[in-house]
Amino acid sequence: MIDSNTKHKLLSDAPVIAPSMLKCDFGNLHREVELLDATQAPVLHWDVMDGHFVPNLSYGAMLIERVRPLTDAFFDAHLMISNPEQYVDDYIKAGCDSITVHIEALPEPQGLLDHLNQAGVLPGLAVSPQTPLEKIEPYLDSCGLVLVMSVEPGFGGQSFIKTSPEKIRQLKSMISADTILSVDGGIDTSTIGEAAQAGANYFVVGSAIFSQSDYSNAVSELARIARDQTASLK
Ligand SMILES: O=C(CO)[C@@H](O)[C@H](O)COP(=O)(O)O
Repeated sequence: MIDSNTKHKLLSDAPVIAPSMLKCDFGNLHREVELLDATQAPVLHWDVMDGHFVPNLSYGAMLIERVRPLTDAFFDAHLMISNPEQYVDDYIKAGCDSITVHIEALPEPQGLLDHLNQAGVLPGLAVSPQTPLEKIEPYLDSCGLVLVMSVEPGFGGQSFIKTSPEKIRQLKSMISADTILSVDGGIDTSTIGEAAQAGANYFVVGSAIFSQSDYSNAVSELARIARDQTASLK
């Protein structure tokens, strides 16, 4: 079963800013984790890329497992890999709290989502920009988190796709109130507001945090904008 304490703790702090470790300084990984621990972000988002599902390579379960003892942060793994069912146990073993796979990589993910749920890991499904929401609709009740890619997966530093808020809005109307709605790609102080207004409550952010000298300020400012926009909806 999903560890509901973990899930609800994360949700109760919404909106959540999840730093994307793809953009961190890997030469100073320990220090980066310490700096992020000092921010309001309760999460580290791990972008796993295999050079096959996406045209880029990042890191794998071994690195995540080595970082796990350094922090209590929620570990959110985003697997941009082919055949995720072959590797998912490595990420469970590495100590990930949430694992998200792409519907394009695993068109029938029910077995995997059930497996994650039984392992006490929050199950997530991601959709790439060109993929219609109908593809994930049959599985939404089994997801603790759904992730809308607002850039083509594979690289940080891209521009937010302008049609993403409409997709988020549509997805929001399809999920239960306690499902986390994550948006990933091109999120900064100029785009986070429209994503929040559309209904996202979890924001994966790389460049807009790691390009700043003060990560705490960057996270607080992003969270403030998201909170303001969310509050204006009520
Ligand atoms: O998954 C991805 C890219 O595939 C994202 O997590 C980005 O890496 C976020 O980085 P920015 O767009 O915020 O720089």
